[in-house]
Amino acid sequence: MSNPILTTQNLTIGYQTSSKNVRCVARDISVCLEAGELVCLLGPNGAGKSTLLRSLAGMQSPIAGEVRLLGDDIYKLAPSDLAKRLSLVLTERVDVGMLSAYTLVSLGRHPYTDWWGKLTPEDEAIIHWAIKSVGALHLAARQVRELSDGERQKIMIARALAQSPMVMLLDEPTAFLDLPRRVEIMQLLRQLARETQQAILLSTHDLDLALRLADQVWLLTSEGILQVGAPEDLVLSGAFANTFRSEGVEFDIFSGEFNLHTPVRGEVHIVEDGIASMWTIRALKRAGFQVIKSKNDLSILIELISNQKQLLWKITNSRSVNIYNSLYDVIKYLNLL
Ligand SMILES: Nc1ncnc2c1ncn2[C@@H]1O[C@H](COP(=O)(O)OP(=O)(O)OP(=O)(O)O)[C@@H](O)[C@H]1O
Repeated sequence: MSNPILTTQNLTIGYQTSSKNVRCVARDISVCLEAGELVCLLGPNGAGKSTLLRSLAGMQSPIAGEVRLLGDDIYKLAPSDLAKRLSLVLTERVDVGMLSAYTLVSLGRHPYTDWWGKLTPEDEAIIHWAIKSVGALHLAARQVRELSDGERQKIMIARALAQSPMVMLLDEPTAFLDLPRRVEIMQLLRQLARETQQAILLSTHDLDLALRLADQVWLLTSEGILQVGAPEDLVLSGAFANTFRSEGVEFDIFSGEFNLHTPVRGEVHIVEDGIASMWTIRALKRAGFQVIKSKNDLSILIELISNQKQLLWKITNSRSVNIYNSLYDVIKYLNLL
């Protein structure tokens, strides 16, 4: 059953660049964020992802149209009411001085505390739960300025969680993180969306992770059009390939990966199956060879020979047979043919 939390109607976003001129970034956006869903906002550099997030967070007035949070016009909500319903996590490193991670997370309770910022036992329990939810209890006493990017990102997410919002917006939460940390943060956000029934929208350049984890993708094109659907819908419609098509790079609908256009240097046949063969095929493709999984005596044939000690590649062509013990040497040899 649909449970919309945040909706937009004919939203047009952009900037007033002078008293007469407006720079329109994206137009006519009518979408909704549902409870319990993780939505990834994708698009090329400069498409308008941050502008859209700021507009949805009520930080930037739209050029036209409206944003409603549980039915209320977001731009008319009192700041404290807005803060109880929506939290925004930005990527920029903010200087938080000597704050401990716990104190930073506790600031998320600000909309609920009294004038003095006194925390009740209930506030303390929520702060503890938020830190535990992101797996950061061991970081609670540490100074934020001493944390790594990934650790700090978890604390920023915990702060947003402590706000007990219904919607969480995150601008590139995985920027600057290594691959395992990016996967961890994305999985964490998906799990949080499920468990807390919050709607979570994040912008990212991690196309592969978004394809694997998002319930819905919002794809913002360079022309300012927002296309919405399950990740696979956007792949099948060609929207994904069209949006990210650029010189030298192409989205491969079969593998779901981006491939570099490499001029074809020749054809190679391979007969083995399995993991070593799969990585051999990748190496050959990277080097510009077209790989065919069958035997052909007239062309170059690669066979994998594995024993308990090592893996060998046997290359047979019309003139010679050579054996190598690394893919690096295989490619070097093929490049000379
Ligand atoms: N304050 C501003 N005034 C005028 N134009 C702006 C302003 N901030 C951003 N823009 C322009 O709006 C467009 C969208 O920028 P935005 O930062 O939202 O893109 P983005 O999709 O988040 O990009 P990236 O992936 O590179 O972070 C860009 O053309 C940018 O130059």
